[in-house]
Amino acid sequence: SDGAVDDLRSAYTARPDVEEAAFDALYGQLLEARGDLEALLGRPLSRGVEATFVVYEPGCFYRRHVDSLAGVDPAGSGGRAYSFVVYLTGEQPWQPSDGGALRVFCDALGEEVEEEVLPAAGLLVLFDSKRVSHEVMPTRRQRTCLVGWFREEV
Ligand SMILES: O=C(O)CCC(=O)C(=O)O
Ligand SMILES: [Fe+2]
Repeated sequence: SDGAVDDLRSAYTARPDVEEAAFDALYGQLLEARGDLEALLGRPLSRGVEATFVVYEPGCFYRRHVDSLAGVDPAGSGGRAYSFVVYLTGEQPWQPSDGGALRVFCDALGEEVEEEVLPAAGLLVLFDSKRVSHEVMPTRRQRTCLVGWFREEV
């Protein structure tokens, strides 16, 4: 739904104006996180990183969803193993009144909320793509992030 505004998600993808060095640092942070995760899991993940910059303008949201479903299109979204989000929200601290919290549920279907994460510049959030449903509450402030997935080894 890139660029589209629909019932599920209103946000668009864009390549932000970041310096090459910052870009490299971000990529390094992702590879390090993947390495830590592989060590924790005791198994390798795919070498590739699938990622997209996403901008939520004020009023934008992303309703509750999971990023991947078992058995569905293993070459596409079904191959996603772990989701990551890195917030690129600038130096001014995010306030609860800015909205835009990432609400993480305990499981795919239940109502119980595990955690509400406020964006913070450079913060990386990592979760299981198939087990963890989540939603982005409507934001009142521009909210930019890099969203992506570490994929199953094929
Ligand atoms: O922006 C976020 O915090 C999460 C985004 C998300 O859930 C997604 O793009 O799949
Ligand atoms: Fe998601």
